[in-house]
Amino acid sequence: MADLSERVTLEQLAALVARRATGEGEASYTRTLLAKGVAKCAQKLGEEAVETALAAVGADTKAVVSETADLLYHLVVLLQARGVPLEDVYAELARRTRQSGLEEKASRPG
Ligand SMILES: N=c1c2ncn([C@@H]3O[C@H](COP(=O)(O)OP(=O)(O)OP(=O)(O)O)[C@@H](O)[C@H]3O)c2ncn1[C@@H]1O[C@H](COP(=O)(O)O)[C@@H](O)[C@H]1O
Repeated sequence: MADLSERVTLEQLAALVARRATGEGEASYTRTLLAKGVAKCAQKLGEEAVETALAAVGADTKAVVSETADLLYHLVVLLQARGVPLEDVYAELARRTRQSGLEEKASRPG
């Protein structure tokens, strides 16, 4: 089990990504990726999602953890690129907890 005393929450990661987006100075992978635009960030998210899915059906549990960390990071970067606050996603998740998954699915358009 990991040491949770040094855990990084998605909120902390989003705040760090936001700082990197506006910051100057030292080299930053985050800033370089954001500078390439939403489409590049979306492409990276898609790649990491596929890599996570492939890891999940493999035998290496550490790879699942590592790929999931990559996926969450790139999701946070994409939200930053699109200007969507993490809080809006949390609010949507909270709204959905008030109904069953089947009810939520039925309420979707299309
Ligand atoms: N969590 C992450 C994180 N996860 C993955 N990555 C990077 O995401 C990249 C994705 O892996 P790939 O194999 O696709 O990399 P690549 O081929 O070099 O990527 P591209 O050239 O295609 O963009 C790697 O370079 C990883 O280092 C991350 N980069 C940054 N963070 C966090 O963001 C913080 C700020 O990082 P900087 O912006 O670099 O200061 C860090 O302290 C971390 O907390």
